[in-house]
Parts: sequence; C-alpha cells; structure tokens
Amino acid sequence: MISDKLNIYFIMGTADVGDEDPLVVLEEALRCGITCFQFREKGKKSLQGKAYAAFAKNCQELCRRYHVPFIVNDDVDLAVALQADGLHIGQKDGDAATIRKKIGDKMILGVSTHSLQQLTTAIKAGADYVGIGPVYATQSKADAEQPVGIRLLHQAATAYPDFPKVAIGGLTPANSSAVVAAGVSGIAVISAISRSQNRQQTIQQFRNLF
Ligand SMILES: Cc1ncc(COP(=O)(O)OP(=O)(O)O)c(N)n1
Ligand SMILES: Cc1nc(C(=O)O)sc1CCOP(=O)(O)O
Ligand SMILES: [Mg+2]
Repeated sequence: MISDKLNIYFIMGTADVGDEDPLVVLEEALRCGITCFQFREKGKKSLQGKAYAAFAKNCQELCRRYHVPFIVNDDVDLAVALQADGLHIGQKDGDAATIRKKIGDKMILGVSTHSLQQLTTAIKAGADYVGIGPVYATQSKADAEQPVGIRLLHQAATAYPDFPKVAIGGLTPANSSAVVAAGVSGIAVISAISRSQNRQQTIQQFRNLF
C-alpha cells in the first residue's frame, strides 16, 4: 500500500541543501526515518547530463539500502531508465493518462493538484497518490500557486477519504498537526528537513504526528 510509505515524504535536489553534500543530507534523513524520497534536481544551477544521472543513481542506491521508495520528479525518461519506484508530475508536466501508459502500471505515479477538480482528474487518469498544495507559502518553489490552506485538504478527505494524499508547501513540525488531522496520508517536505539544524529532531517531530 503506497499510503503506508507516504508519511514523511522528503524531496530534495542540490539547490535545497546550501553548502552540504546532498548525498550526506539524504543518508542522514534516511537514517532518521523518512519514509519516501523524491529526487527533484531542477533550477538554474542544477546538475546536467552525466552528473545529473549519476546523482540520481546514487540517491536511488541509498534509498534501496534503507528500503525507502525512490520517486523521480518530472523526468519520465530518467524514471524509466532507472526503473525508479515512482514518478511525480505536476499540472504542467504533461497529460497524466498518457504518462501512465508510458510508465506502465507497476511504477507509482504521483500528481500535483491545487483544486478538487484537478484531484478528480488525476484519480481518473491513473494516479496512485496526489500532492495537494501549497498548503502554506513556500520558499522552495518560485512558481508555486497561491496557498490553498487546510480547507482543500478537508474537502479532499471528504470527497476521497481512502485515496492517498500528501500535503505539501511550507510544512514544518510546528504547523503540521492540523494538516495531518485533515486526513492526509503524508506530508511532503523540502526545506524543513533539508535546511534543518537538527534533522534527527525535525524528522522525529514529523514522525510523532502520525
Ligand atoms: C509530492 C509532491 N507534490 C507536489 C509537487 C510539485 O510538482 P510540480 O507542480 O510539478 O512542481 P515541481 O516540483 O516539478 O517544480 C511535487 N514535486 N511533489
Ligand atoms: C515542490 C513543491 N510543490 C508544491 C506544490 O504546491 O505543488 S510546494 C513545493 C515546495 C515545497 O517545499 P517546502 O517544504 O520547502 O515549502
Ligand atoms: Mg513538475
């Protein structure tokens, strides 16, 4: 069941870790108990070509060692080439039903949604889970939509109580109790973990919410 793996869903690329080594950050997060990882290498200074592929492969190997699903953001070809556990796409990344056909039924497909209508469409297209957000304002995505708040999470839980949903956007241990109470399977986080001064404590605090 994918929903069991979504609780603490860490997303990271080289842009998210300041001066730290992203592989060291990922391994620490895995050791501290994240339950899912998304490889999201994008932005102006992002790795390209062989360095990009090697970074992805190294992240995948670390995730394998800790039995944590490895999800690729945006890049369908990379997900297929690496036989990743999953692929995550947004509203501007192509038609979800077409992409589902391309990756087959075994690979997990996550789709970003910002409204109930998009959620309904994603489910019909064959998504295994949806991201819902941004719940709060985020510093980690320049082109994020306006915050949707926890109201949309409640609406989603009422409309699709059993469908796996992760909240995303500006989430911290301090503001996520109401998010989890709204009925999501998991919380997806970049900066609260990647920029934490104490990852062990931060991840434990997130884990305590479930
Ligand atoms: C779990 C999760 N939810 C939402 C997103 C955002 O996807 P998208 O809108 O395609 O934006 P980018 O991440 O590609 O910039 C996500 N990545 N993961
Ligand atoms: C990647 C992403 N997608 C969002 C969406 O709303 O779909 S918000 C977001 C950034 C999440 O980073 P942080 O935890 O640092 O706020
Ligand atoms: Mg995307």
